[in-house]
Amino acid sequence: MYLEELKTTGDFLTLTRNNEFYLPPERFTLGNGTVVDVLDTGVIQFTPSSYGHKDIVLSSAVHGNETAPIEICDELIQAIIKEELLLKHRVLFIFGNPKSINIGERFVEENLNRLFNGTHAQGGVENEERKRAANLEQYVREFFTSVEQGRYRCHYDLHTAIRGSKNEKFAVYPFLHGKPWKKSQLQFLLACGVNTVLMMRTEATTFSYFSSKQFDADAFTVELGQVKPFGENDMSRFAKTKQTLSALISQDNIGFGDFNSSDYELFQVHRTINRTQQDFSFPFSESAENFTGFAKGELLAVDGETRYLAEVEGEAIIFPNANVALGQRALLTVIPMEVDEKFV
Ligand SMILES: O=C(O)CCC(=O)N[C@@H](CCC(=O)O)C(=O)O
Ligand SMILES: [Zn+2]
Repeated sequence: MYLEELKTTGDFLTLTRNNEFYLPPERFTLGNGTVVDVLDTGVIQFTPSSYGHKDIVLSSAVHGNETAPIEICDELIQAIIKEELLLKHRVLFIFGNPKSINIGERFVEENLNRLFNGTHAQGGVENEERKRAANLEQYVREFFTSVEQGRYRCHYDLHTAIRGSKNEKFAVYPFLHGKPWKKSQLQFLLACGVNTVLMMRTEATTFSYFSSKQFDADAFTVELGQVKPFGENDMSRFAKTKQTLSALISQDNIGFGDFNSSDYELFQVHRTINRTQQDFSFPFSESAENFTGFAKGELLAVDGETRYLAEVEGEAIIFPNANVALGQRALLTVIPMEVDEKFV
């Protein structure tokens, strides 16, 4: 029913926003032979007639108010459908939470990025975000496993941060359970304009951890700047990211040149502070940026009776959010690290 318009405009984002919870699956083929599968609202798969060795997932709108990544993916999808961009690899685009895009909020009832890796099925709670997490897991599973084994898999889950950041663009490298971090992934991120990477040290319920753990994909949460409403993003700040994502999906391989460890700022997570009490607060202002460092002994957070003090000199704050649900992460702290033998 919606196909003729989608074929003409390529505007899968509007179609998604007009159908917050469901869109009947449809398939069509572009003049260049690429098969387009609309799998659900916000979920569209492209399969070139003769495809290369990479299976690539690009997700945005896991948080609906993080608009710049949505705009980047919208532009890429339109360029593919209008045959301005010819794909070399299989690609799955996901707009995670359509209703939260429409209301301009991080989520509707529950933070979607805390529901992956099976968490959506725990605790006897039912809501649209839990159903969506289960469905998105299934689309990604099908995408990665419906082709021959041994192919290259990656998933970049694109976000923007609530606060400003001293390092404007940064990526979260999910916990790899002892497997080595990849220099080639740091190089890819650098080409996207992202020179800062945080290494997680524990399991998570995020979309990127799900793809990393379940499918051994090179998967990252990528923070591209600060949250802004539609129309207020300076898209020139995302040009490098869009160009590199475009190259990823339309070229056999991207050449990066030599690896220089001095090009990167790497951090490891020092600890995660969860909000356990109603009475939770930070001593610093709303304008304190991600990566602000604290002196050893300085107050970082107050959770009821518990006062968290910086344990090491320069312990830096990431994603402080006093309004998270009880039991959820209210703050990450990080400390610098170097490229060493644990990188291949
Ligand atoms: O700025 C913030 O407080 C949150 C930005 C954001 O959505 N970050 C992701 C990070 C996911 C990860 O740890 O890989 C999130 O909190 O879900
Ligand atoms: Zn986000």
